[in-house]
Amino acid sequence: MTQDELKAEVGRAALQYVVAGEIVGVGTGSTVNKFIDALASIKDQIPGAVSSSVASTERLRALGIPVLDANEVERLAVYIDGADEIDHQGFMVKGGGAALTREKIVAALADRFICIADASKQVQTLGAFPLPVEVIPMAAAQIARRFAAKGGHATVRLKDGQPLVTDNGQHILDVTGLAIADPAAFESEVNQWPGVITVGVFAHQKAAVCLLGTEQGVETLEF
Ligand SMILES: O=C(CO)[C@H](O)[C@H](O)COP(=O)(O)O
Repeated sequence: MTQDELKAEVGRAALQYVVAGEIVGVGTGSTVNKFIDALASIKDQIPGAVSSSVASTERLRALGIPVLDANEVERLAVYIDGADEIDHQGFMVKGGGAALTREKIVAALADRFICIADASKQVQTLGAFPLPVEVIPMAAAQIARRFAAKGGHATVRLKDGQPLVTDNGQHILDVTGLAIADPAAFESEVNQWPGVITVGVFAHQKAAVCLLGTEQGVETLEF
């Protein structure tokens, strides 16, 4: 099976976690796009979605699924999103699609984070995937030096030769060379650094369930 087919399978499997009559939180990325496509088939059962990016909002609306502002919603039953890495405790690295800040905000509204991913995303220790960190541009160099002191190497993510600008008007640092042994402590520490908007470690908003696409079918991991 191709990676695309595995993503489509977990996208469809995630429908079982959507609660009829409840607004659903929607992440960002190629796996979530498959979920959004599947969600369209049951759109009459839900009032709408809260979205984590401009890209997901556009896709949801194009398929006739109403998108609500996060400020209009106090609580979501579930938030469904992909990951760049997920470990055996449900801790994740996210932000490969540069949407990590809004993803964390929407995830924080939800009772449960349902991660959808193909099996290549499962890791023993977080850190092999370059860690995305959304930063205020004027702080980028000092934050890069702080990562260097931890053995990491941070580079500003580029798009068409220029720093990528996020949906929030900020920049992304991608940090290689880290082995994140204690994700919760790491997330808390980096969050304190001036100029950091969001670090792409999701330990405080970890997955409750991961639907993992494997050659043998969709595996359900509960944390
Ligand atoms: O965090 C994300 C976007 O910011 C995505 O969830 C993550 O990058 C996985 O994406 P994909 O499903 O395309 O592999």
